[in-house]
Amino acid sequence: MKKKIALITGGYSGEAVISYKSARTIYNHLDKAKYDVYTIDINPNGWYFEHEDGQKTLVNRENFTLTLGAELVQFDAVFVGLHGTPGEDGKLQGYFDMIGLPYTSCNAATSALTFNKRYTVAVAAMGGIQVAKSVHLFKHTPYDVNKILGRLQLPVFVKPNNGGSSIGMSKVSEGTQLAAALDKAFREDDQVLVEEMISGREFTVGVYKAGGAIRVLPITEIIAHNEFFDFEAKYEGKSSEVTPADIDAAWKEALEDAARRIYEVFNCSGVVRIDFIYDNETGPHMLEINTVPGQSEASVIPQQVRAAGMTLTDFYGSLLEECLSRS
Ligand SMILES: Nc1ncnc2c1ncn2[C@@H]1O[C@H](COP(=O)(O)OP(=O)(O)OP(=O)(O)O)[C@@H](O)[C@H]1O
Ligand SMILES: C[C@@H](N)C(=O)O
Ligand SMILES: [Mg+2]
Ligand SMILES: [Mg+2]
Repeated sequence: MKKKIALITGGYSGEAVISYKSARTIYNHLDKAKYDVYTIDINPNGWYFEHEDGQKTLVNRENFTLTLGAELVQFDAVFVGLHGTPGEDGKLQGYFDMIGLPYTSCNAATSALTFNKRYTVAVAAMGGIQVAKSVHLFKHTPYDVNKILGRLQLPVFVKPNNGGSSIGMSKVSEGTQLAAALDKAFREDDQVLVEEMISGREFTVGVYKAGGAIRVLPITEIIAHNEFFDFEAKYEGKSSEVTPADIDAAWKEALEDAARRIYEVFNCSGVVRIDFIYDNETGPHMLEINTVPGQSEASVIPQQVRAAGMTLTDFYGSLLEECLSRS
């Protein structure tokens, strides 16, 4: 009997546009001989399944079922293809736990923790992982730009503390640019992280669990053509991504060990992608963990899966089987 899968997409943040692209890739590659896949769009206007003719059916939020004519569709599992809130920050994970529906991503606590960049670096540092020095700001707590500049060395990165796809981010090299960068980040989130720049080569590492074992995908080096890996570099071709990265065995081992350790420390599930800067002298520094990493045609995880010699169909199938086996 085919399993019924809800592929959730959309979301309530600026990353919704990327979620739709990720869900398209996931949908195209899920094995339809094994799974009946229903794409469910979760956005501020409603949660619904869209029929081929454009008609929409709202999800019953009591138990995440769909009534399609005489049929009641009850899902066996949820494939999370929704970046940002509420699919990557633990909100929907908590809801699915309440109604007993398994899902492919990290659990509610891990998702909530890792979606907060500042709390992520704090916990990672406790686990022995190197991270950048940073200052955490809250919208309604007054801050002094000069004090921030006194505590951190330029250049700094200014980011919405809960966000992704580099939306609302700036690299600040001159103190006079900081106030505008903070305003920009506060337009996306009510918390902002100001982080010292780590100098070095950038790498990103996909890690997943299959058959109960933690596995690391081939590492990707990110070479941004812009000043950093911003939205344009990510999705509009302004970067080169080299998979597997051209690095020696010692760097590969250091990155793989850090990535595996982070996966364990945060008790992750499913596939996550961990971003690093490798400082020539001091080794890998973790920037952040993405618990719902992009799956668009331009995204890194699909490149890493192919470089590992797997098909996306087998890979997405293994994520689903792993989550079904936990339920
Ligand atoms: N402390 C730092 N030092 C050096 N580069 C940084 C730093 N923080 C961020 N960057 C640059 O900015 C990019 C985006 O930062 P980060 O990964 O934290 O944001 P994001 O919006 O969550 O991205 P994603 O699309 O991966 O979710 C990084 O890929 C890197 O190029
Ligand atoms: C989708 C984006 N936050 C990523 O990590 O790929
Ligand atoms: Mg991110
Ligand atoms: Mg990132």
